Amino acid sequence: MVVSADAAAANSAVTGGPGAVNSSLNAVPATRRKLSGRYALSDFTVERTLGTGSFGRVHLVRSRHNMRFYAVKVLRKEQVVRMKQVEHTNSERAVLEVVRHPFLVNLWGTFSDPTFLFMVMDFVPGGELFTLLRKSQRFPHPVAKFYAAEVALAIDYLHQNGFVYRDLKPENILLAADGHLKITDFGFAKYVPDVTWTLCGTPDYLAPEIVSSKGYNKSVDWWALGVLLFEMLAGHPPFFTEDGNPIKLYEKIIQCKVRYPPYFEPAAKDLLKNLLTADLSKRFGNLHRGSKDIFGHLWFAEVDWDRLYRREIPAPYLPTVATDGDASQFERYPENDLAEYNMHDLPDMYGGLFPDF
Ligand SMILES: Nc1ncnc2c1ncn2[C@@H]1O[C@H](COP(=O)(O)OP(=O)(O)OP(=O)(O)O)[C@@H](O)[C@H]1O
Repeated sequence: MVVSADAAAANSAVTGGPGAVNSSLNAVPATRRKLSGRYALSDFTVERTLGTGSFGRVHLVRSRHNMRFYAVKVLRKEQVVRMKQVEHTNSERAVLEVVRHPFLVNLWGTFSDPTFLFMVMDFVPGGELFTLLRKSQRFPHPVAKFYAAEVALAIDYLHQNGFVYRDLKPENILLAADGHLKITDFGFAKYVPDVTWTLCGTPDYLAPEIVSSKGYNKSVDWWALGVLLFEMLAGHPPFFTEDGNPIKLYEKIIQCKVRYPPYFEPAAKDLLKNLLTADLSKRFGNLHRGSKDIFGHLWFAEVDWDRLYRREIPAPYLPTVATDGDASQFERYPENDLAEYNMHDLPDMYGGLFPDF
């Protein structure tokens, strides 16, 4: 099923009550919590691959103890080191250890063997928002509003706790069985109390200040929210090149000229203009009112943020999930040889680099 205008109309999306965000709900502080347990791969049966990324793959697994399903992200230490991602990987674990939010994936624990790092997370069965968006071509305004609003709450929560996310894109947004969002992949998330300089993220979603190698802060996530919202409404990102040439793409991002399709609602366009601005002294989320400029924007006027946070607003689309471990919403990937895991006789060349796993 794809999201159609009918589905959107049948569900009045995020409407509910007066649109003031109750910041106390979203302000639950992230505290270091003891991850539920030390695990080993022998605690699970590995079912299949759910996704692959630059540094490893994510498996659907089933606990031999409680029979529940989880997603285990596996990273090859040598590859992480070679691609200079040691700090990012440790940061991913550190951020996931402390955050808890209805729209962020939950980390249960981590472990390692001499060759690999493992992260045990909730299995989010509804597939990637990316897949739904490509099948739907584009989302009707109420549907895009629902997803953008849930993402905005999650991003605001991370920022309130001093974290910047830095990799917002539809591939990293998964749908839970009830259709609500879960953001995954904290590979670039980091504690940034002030300014950082690292060039990371995904080309289409990079803010101008990252592209031009300036120091940047949390405002890059609000820019990326603008890119995401535009892509949901238009079916393509605001900045792209036909030939995929990144240099041309970065020029377009810096010039920041956006062509808004005529069917964009005026209020949506206004919000987007305030997010997709290279001028940091004008970008919403980065002004003295902070995220209130976004939550209080006219386009979100009908959003009942408290009910949204509590997942009480029915989602516009329910993924087809037949049973608990149903992974049919995920593409198939060639499976790897599981015998390479748990080779405890091998030397651990990089163990000291990942002390918390
Ligand atoms: N908790 C989860 N439940 C279900 N599927 C998941 C989960 N986490 C990740 N996936 C799937 O695995 C894919 C890869 O995961 P992830 O993005 O964390 O890996 P990565 O190596 O950091 O990828 P990238 O190269 O895109 O940064 C995701 O796009 C998603 O399809």
